[in-house]
Amino acid sequence: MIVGILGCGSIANILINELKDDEDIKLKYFYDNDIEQSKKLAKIADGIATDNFELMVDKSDLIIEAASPRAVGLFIENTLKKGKSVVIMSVGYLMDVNNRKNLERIAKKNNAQIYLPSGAIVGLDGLKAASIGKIESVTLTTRKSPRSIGSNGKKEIIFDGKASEAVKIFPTNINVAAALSIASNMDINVKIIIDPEINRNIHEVHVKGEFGSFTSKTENVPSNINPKTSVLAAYSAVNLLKSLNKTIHI
Ligand SMILES: NC(=O)C1=CN([C@@H]2O[C@H](COP(=O)(O)OP(=O)(O)OC[C@H]3O[C@@H](n4cnc5c(N)ncnc54)[C@H](OP(=O)(O)O)[C@@H]3O)[C@@H](O)[C@H]2O)C=CC1
Ligand SMILES: O=C([O-])CC(=O)C(=O)O
Repeated sequence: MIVGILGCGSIANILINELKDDEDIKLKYFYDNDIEQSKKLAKIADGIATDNFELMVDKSDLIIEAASPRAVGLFIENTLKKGKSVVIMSVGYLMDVNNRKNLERIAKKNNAQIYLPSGAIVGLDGLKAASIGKIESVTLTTRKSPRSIGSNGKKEIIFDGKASEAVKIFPTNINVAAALSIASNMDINVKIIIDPEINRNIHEVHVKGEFGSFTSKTENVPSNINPKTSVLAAYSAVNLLKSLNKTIHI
């Protein structure tokens, strides 16, 4: 499978590292705002940097978006129109029902798939299963260090509200809230706390419903390139790519 990457930052770096010896998945094309970034990663991956996104789509079997919600809006519709499947990391873009329905319609029409990796969170599998029954509440509490959130603050709650609002205010920090919302078909409750005493990106999820209840807590090591992003998010994309070729799906 020939893969093109949109966005050559921390997630792309980890993907290259984890997939460099993979026999089935070849990360070949690299596109970014900054061609120097694309060239840097293309060199490491023995791939091709391009400033022509359309060309990258034409030459690839699948595109991974690892850039920003804005990039999803700019590039993914045309990718799907060409019948190419996509992996979207910036899930926050899909929090808007119109955006989600539009991409879903285009994907269906062109026989393409939209894959959303589990990202920096655990428990999405359980939440999806639980959602077969009635869900009463889903709450996410995210704690990040000032460095990860991009502020120099003291310990404080900087957001308390719905996921749909959180993704607008923190578009590259709380995609996990969108993933939980899409999985449960609810606009979930989100609290974001800056905590100078931690060096992990911590996501705690509480779910209550007909099935009972569960709590999951993910204490993520941040990427050393972009501390907002957790290493697990990139690993989840690697796992998703590898699963496409598997016969037993777990
Ligand atoms: N689903 C999940 O659980 C998670 C999702 N994410 C999301 O994944 C995405 C990638 O994360 P990460 O790799 O850490 O981000 P980085 O900022 O490290 O890298 C993103 C790269 O993409 C480039 N880029 C952004 N917008 C565009 C655009 N419109 N066109 C071309 N290039 C663009 C950036 O350039 P520039 O710097 O110039 O903007 C940057 O070089 C982010 O949106 C992030 O929020 C992250 C963690 C968890
Ligand atoms: O990586 C993380 O811990 C979470 C994150 O940035 C996001 O959901 O956008």
